[in-house]
Amino acid sequence: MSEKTLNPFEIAQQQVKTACDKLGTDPAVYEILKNPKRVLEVSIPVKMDDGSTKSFIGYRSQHNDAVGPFKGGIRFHHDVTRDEVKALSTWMTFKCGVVGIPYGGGKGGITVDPSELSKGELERLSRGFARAIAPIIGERIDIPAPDVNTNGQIMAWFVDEYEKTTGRFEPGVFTGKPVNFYGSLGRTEATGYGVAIMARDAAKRIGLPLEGATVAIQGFGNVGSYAAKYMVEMGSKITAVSDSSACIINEAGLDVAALVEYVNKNKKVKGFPGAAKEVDRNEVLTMDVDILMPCALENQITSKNVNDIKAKIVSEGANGPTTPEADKVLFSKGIIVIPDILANAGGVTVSYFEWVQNLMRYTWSFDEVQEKQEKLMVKAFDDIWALKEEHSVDMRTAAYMMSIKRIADAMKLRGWY
Ligand SMILES: NC(=O)C1=CN([C@@H]2O[C@H](COP(=O)(O)OP(=O)(O)OC[C@H]3O[C@@H](n4cnc5c(N)ncnc54)[C@H](O)[C@@H]3O)[C@@H](O)[C@H]2O)C=CC1
Ligand SMILES: O=C(O)CCC(=O)C(=O)O
Repeated sequence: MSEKTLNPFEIAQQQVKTACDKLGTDPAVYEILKNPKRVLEVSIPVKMDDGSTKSFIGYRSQHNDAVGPFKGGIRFHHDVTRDEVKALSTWMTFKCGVVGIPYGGGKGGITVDPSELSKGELERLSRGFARAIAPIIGERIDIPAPDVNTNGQIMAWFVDEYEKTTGRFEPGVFTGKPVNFYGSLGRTEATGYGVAIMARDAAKRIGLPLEGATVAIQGFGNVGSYAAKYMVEMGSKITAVSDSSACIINEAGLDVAALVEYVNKNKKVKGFPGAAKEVDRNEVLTMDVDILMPCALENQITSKNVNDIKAKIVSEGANGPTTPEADKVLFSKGIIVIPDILANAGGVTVSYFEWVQNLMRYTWSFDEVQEKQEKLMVKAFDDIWALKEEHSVDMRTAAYMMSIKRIADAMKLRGWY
């Protein structure tokens, strides 16, 4: 595949194939894993505020459920395509395998720019999507969650509409819900927290002190903002942050708490008074920093900019931010890439804890949740690091190798091959 096409689904298939080949798995394993088990495409008609009706296209891709119910977020974004959703669902299967939680992979999305909708239109669209996918989801079948441009309020609308449609009380059918509506403490923070602690553990391995280490973060939404907060707590300096509006820089370290407040109010980092300089948003990736955290979208580190990457560690908050070609260059330069399926697995890990609490009709404290998350992720990091050393591969290949083995074992026991 030429990098020019940058089709995320082809990239996901290539990553799975590389690890299957390295492991020498039965060819049936790749045959099963190369495509999602089911992809549902829906058209959602929405009554707009001006009285007109507009239809939106949405998807739910269910990649594999050998280990447990399908699990993964729902994205509202104007660039959502069928292939993007298929790729994201594939990555979810292997992410759940990496941390060893009892789920398979799923993902959903609607092709829409939600910033162009009123709150009422957004609610009607969300409810329409929940009704459209209700026949194929369920607390023990497929459990969606938030992703780009979706949040706890949207999860609450989804649950309400799903329950009305099915007539069942099933709050565990979606995770990432508000804490006062069957959500879990620690879920909002979970993905960014995981991205930070994985960077911490990689820094330890290469002897990089976190105190005073410099960090650049692409994307300042749920994942990027919490990754920034926890890196500051660990003593590092966030010298550059970008979002779709701009990249802001302050060599002395940005005041993250003030930036969060500014973004909550202004919806963008552009114009933040605590910045010393503002540059094009793409420059964030090539900043002279110790740690880079891509926390926005796919295909950001490519053959075009990879030679300009200066960070020693890349902790992937986003799904699919690095292309396979760029991966090879980073590996040859000795840059440690903590792959998405490990670095951002904190979100689905705490979604799993939320689901367990929902099924138990019980709640855990914030500290209990974070301790459990850290324990699972640190173990996965250590296991993957050991595998990478043993096979002289990059961390992504090692992570896929570990995960594919778990999924292949379950498929074998089920008699799927
Ligand atoms: N929210 C979660 O729990 C999880 C999210 N992820 C992944 O993390 C990434 C970010 O997700 P969230 O933070 O939830 O989304 P979000 O919607 O809260 O934030 C996305 C951020 O990326 C920025 N952005 C978009 N295009 C950009 C560009 N071209 N350059 C720079 N910034 C850009 C947006 O302005 C925004 O700041 C996605 O890849 C998502 O799939 C992965 C695991 C879990
Ligand atoms: O919390 C979840 O279930 C899934 C989060 C997600 O979509 C992801 O990890 O990419």
